[in-house]
Amino acid sequence: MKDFWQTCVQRLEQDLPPQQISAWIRPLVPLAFDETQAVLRVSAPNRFKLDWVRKNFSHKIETLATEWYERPVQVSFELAGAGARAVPVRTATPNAAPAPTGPAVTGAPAAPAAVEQVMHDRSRLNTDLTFDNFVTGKANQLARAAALQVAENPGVSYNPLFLYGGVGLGKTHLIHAIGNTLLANGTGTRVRYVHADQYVSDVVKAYQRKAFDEFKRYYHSLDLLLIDDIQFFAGKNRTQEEFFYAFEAMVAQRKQIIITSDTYPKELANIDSRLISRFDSGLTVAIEPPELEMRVAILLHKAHTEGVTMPEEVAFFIAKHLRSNVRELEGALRKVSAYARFHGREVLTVDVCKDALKDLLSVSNGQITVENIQKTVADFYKIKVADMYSKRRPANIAMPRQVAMYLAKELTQKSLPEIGDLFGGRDHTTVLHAVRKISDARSKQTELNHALHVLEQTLKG
Ligand SMILES: Nc1ncnc2c1ncn2[C@@H]1O[C@H](COP(=O)(O)OP(=O)(O)OP(=O)(O)O)[C@@H](O)[C@H]1O
Repeated sequence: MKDFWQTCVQRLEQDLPPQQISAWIRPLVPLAFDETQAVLRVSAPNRFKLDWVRKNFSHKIETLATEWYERPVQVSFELAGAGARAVPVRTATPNAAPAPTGPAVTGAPAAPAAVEQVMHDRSRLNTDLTFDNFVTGKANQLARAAALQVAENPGVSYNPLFLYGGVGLGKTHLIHAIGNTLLANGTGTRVRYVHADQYVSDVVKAYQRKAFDEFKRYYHSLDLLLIDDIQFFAGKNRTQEEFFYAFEAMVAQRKQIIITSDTYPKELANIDSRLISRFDSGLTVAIEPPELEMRVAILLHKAHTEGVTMPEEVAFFIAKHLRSNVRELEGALRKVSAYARFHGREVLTVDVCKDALKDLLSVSNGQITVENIQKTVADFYKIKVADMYSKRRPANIAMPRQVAMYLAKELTQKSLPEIGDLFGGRDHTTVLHAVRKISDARSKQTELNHALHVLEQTLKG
């Protein structure tokens, strides 16, 4: 048991930064290993640490225990002082002197538990959103790498970090993960997550209470400000002004700011140009919609976490039909597992999914028509729908028309000749040319790529 725990801490030290080891792992005390049940009992010094460790490290510790004892082991965390006497093991340092017996053995003292708890509550962070449970793929690997970099070197690497992308793609998840990582280091960092809407209401409250000084003092004193969905600042001039001051004050003191938005800075409407240029002065990274394999990986990961057995073919079926974002996939998983439970179906099959997701699938399949695409694209580029069929070829019309053809090929089951017909009787080679041209341009031009994402999201509802 002692040997196991020493090895376990050693292995964790290879994976985790030293602050996390001293803040979370060293305070743990192995209590006993129950041979019959294969349960490892470990105590944590307070409720806050217990919850955090259970959420973030139990999987790692269980894997190590399973390896060591050569059978599946479950780790059970309990509050120190509540049960049996501990067999403390202090550290992984090979020649470390044995630790004295007694209650929790802490490493470098982190902030006292009550303070940690308060800091966490004040931060408004959701502890469920971490890097560990953020599935990575081509669509978000840059954003994740930037987020990790900022979490490791706040205030000095990219300031601000500006993350943008369509709805439900993981922007909020990623910024909570950064905040949680910083808080987990236990260095007393003052973190605050705030949705832009909440910030606007804080400004309004400061007005009502004539408390702008207090408002300023609070925001300017943070070490890390995470502000979500900044597009909601549009047209709110006083909010923008206050935010500008907070931004300047924080960046000057090398305090980190992280912003999310549904679009990149220059595309933000009704936001002061001073702010826009500040937003663009650090690092701006997009999160793209996940591709098929990544959607499958996300589904399998979420199913596993929720204890749902999901065969790969079922994950592929759902992922093929639901393409727009991760929130939609989560919703589908919830529906499918509830349906299966309700109907006493233990194994998830494609047929179960078809039944459970009937509504979702018909919407996602049925709604997108070529007419729909033509109208959406025409609105987006502010041209007439009639220009989609006309023979006119000025660039401001030809390009949106090609975009619409590309989307028609991508989002409907229509063949090239059918699409050509619906675009004023054009030849299928014209459609093919448009599809190839836009697909190629999309991979090279960020702005076009973004416009296409917006259009795809709009069309998929
Ligand atoms: N890569 C991922 N791995 C695991 N879960 C993810 C991933 N991306 C998104 N999610 C989950 O999908 C849901 C939606 O993500 P999130 O709220 O972060 O999206 P968002 O980009 O902030 O969207 P919005 O602009 O609507 O606020 C959350 O439950 C989140 O945990």
